This record gives sequence, C-alpha cells and structure tokens, in this order.
Amino acid sequence: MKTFNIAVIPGDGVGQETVPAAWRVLELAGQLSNAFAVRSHVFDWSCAYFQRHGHMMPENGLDLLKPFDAIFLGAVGFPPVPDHVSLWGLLLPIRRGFDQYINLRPIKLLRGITSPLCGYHPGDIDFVVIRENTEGEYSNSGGRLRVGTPQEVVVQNSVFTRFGTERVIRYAFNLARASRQSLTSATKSNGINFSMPFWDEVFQEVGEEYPDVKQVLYHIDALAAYFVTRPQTFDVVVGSNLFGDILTDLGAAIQGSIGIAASANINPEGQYPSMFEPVHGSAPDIAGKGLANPIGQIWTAKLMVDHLGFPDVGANILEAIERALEKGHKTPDLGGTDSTQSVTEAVMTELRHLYPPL
Ligand SMILES: NC(=O)c1ccc[n+]([C@@H]2O[C@H](COP(=O)([O-])OP(=O)(O)OC[C@H]3O[C@@H](n4cnc5c(N)ncnc54)[C@H](O)[C@@H]3O)[C@@H](O)[C@H]2O)c1
Ligand SMILES: O=C(O)C[C@@H](O)C(=O)O
Ligand SMILES: [K+]
Ligand SMILES: [Mn+2]
Repeated sequence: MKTFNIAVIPGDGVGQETVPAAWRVLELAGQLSNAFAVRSHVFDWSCAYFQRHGHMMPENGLDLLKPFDAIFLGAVGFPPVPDHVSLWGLLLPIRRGFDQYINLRPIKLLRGITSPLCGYHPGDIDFVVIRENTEGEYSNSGGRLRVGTPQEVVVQNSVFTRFGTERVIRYAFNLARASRQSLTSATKSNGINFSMPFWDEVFQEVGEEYPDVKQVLYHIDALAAYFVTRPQTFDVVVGSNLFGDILTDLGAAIQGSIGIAASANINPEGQYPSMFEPVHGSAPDIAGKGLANPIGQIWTAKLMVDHLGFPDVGANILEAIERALEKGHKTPDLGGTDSTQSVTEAVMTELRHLYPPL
C-alpha cells in the first residue's frame, strides 16, 4: 500500500478548522478503502507567521514543498496583513512557482442542497470551470509612481502568452472531449481589445482540432448572467485567471454556498506537486467559532484523492458528503445549525457505511 507524503498548510482563519477536519476524512478514506495511507507534514505558514518573521513563508519555501506528493492548503489572508501581501507571499508563488497552470473548480448541485436559484434539482447543475492559474491579470507586472499625490500613476499589466493561453485552452478541450460535451470560453474581446481578441483567436485555433466538441464564446458579463439564468447548459467553462476567479465564487453561490466549493491547482505534467485548497478564503467573520463549513475542504480532499490515482475512493468521499447533507447535517451558511465538527463526523459516519467491514 502506498503512503503519500502531503504538505499541509492550514494557513489563516477557518483554514485552521477546515483542514484538520478534512484531514480526518482523508485518513479514514485511505484506511477504509485499504488503498493508500497519508502522512502529513504541517507548515505553519500564515499571516501569524508573517507577523513573527516578516514573510509568509521562508525564502526556500518552494524547495521545502517540492519533494511532497501534494500540497493540502486551507486559506491565506487575515487582517492586519494586507491581502495582496499575504496572497503574493504564499499562495500565488506556489501556483506560479510550481507551474500549476490549471485551476479546476467543479460546480455541482449536490443532493441534500437547495440552490438559491429556483427550480433546480441535484444533478441539474453539473459543470467544471477551468481557470488559467499562472498569468493573465495576475502577472505581477506594473507599479505605482508618486504614491498618494494628486499626480499618482498606477499601472497594472495583464500578461497573456501564447504558450500559457494555448495550454489551458487545450486542457479544457481535452476535458470536454473526454465527456463528449461542450466547452464555453469566457471572453471580453469587445472592451479588452488586445488580450481578449488574442484569447479568442487561440480558442478558435485550438478548437479546430476538436470539431467534435461544441464550442461557445460569451463575453464575461453575459456569461455571469447565464450562470444564474441557465446554469444547466454548461459542461466545461474556460477563462482567464481573473474571470475564472470571479466565475467560481458565482458558481459556488449557485451550488449553495462558498463553504462547499472545491478546487485543485494542477501541474498536469507532474513536474511539481499540485495543490488542493477550497475556493473560499479565511472567512475572518466566522473564524474560530466552529461554524465553518468543512465540505469545501473535504470535497477538495476528494479532488486530491482523484489526482493521486484513486477516483473510486474520491467518488465515495463525495457520496458520503451528499448522504450527510441529505440527512440535514449543515452548517449555518447552508441554513443549518451544525458545527464544523458535527458535519465532519456525519461525513465520516456515512463513509464508514460505504465500506462495510470485511
Ligand atoms: N485561496 C485563498 O486562500 C483565498 C480565497 C479567497 C479569499 N482569500 C483571503 O481570505 C480573506 C477573506 O476574504 P473574503 O472575505 O473576500 O472571502 P472568504 O471566502 O473568506 O469569505 C466570503 C464569505 O464566505 C463565507 N465563508 C467562506 N468560507 C466559508 C466556510 N468554509 N463556511 C462558511 N462560510 C464561509 C465567509 O464567512 C464570508 O461571508 C482575505 O484575506 C482574502 O484575501 C483567500
Ligand atoms: O486567486 C485568488 O485571487 C485568491 C482567491 O480568491 C482564490 O480564488 O483562490
Ligand atoms: K482557499
Ligand atoms: Mn477567489
């Protein structure tokens, strides 16, 4: 039986609660299935670490993470550390340094959950957003001059490379082809007149290799509305870094709560470890109260299990989540009265039922 070495970074706020909770489910899934074991190495990199050391992680942080089979992270960012300092000190250097150019975020209406959109039932909404994860609007290019004066000048560049655009679009096409479904591209080539016409050209060029995949192009503003008015029509959606970021909080909302949304930062070539973290952040408004929904983190663990090569076990984790939800185990963000702990226990109980003793 293989033992996986996982770098665990709970990070800030509710990450401190959701990561240990989901880790219990992950360990149990490995034990019950007899498929794998996990060994954790916990790193305390966070805003609290920043306040002690002046940086979010040590200078050789990526070297320390490189040998691990995967990275399991909670959330990054907490006052009083400015959000751009915490994000660019920890999360974004890992995504970019480990070339995790695919950010895969499933949007699915689970059994036991009522969408805020009327008339949708579990299974009606089921698609995946592929977010470009290393460049675009998040390119760390720009600067500020004459800060704080009336003559202040601020430049923030978006950098789109042909290589980077092609590879994320190709990944999305392959995913759509594997399920014989459509691919929707998020664009804004009317207003954003250099990068987005380029994005569309690449989408069309790569698309010529996939005549079997239905190809749809929407401006991001219209697409945002369609997420609300006809979410059942989407299979795979591909977007730039910022568009994918915004669309996936919207996607989380239509599937019931940001607290259940999962995400995988993938380096498809396996040259570097991939990183698994929920879509949500540190939720300072509810942190430390035992109210955080652990399901986003547990579903994220399922994505990690899939990635490590055990999709059957991953499927059972999701099944256990849905059974627990159907029985009404919900934290306040889903309208329930459960705690982080009791939802986690409920998922573990359902998981045990899926693996009857020999
Ligand atoms: N990938 C990440 O680590 C990540 C993602 C988003 C935001 N952030 C950071 O997190 C901090 C807070 O950002 P924000 O408020 O914009 O976004 P957020 O996702 O932390 O919170 C948005 C809302 O969702 C709720 N929420 C989030 N997670 C929840 C959970 N597990 N259960 C129940 N409710 C949950 C919060 O209570 C809040 O009302 C900032 O520092 C931000 O930079 C980090
Ligand atoms: O990528 C970001 O901007 C951070 C966070 O909002 C996320 O979606 O992971
Ligand atoms: K997160
Ligand atoms: Mn986001």
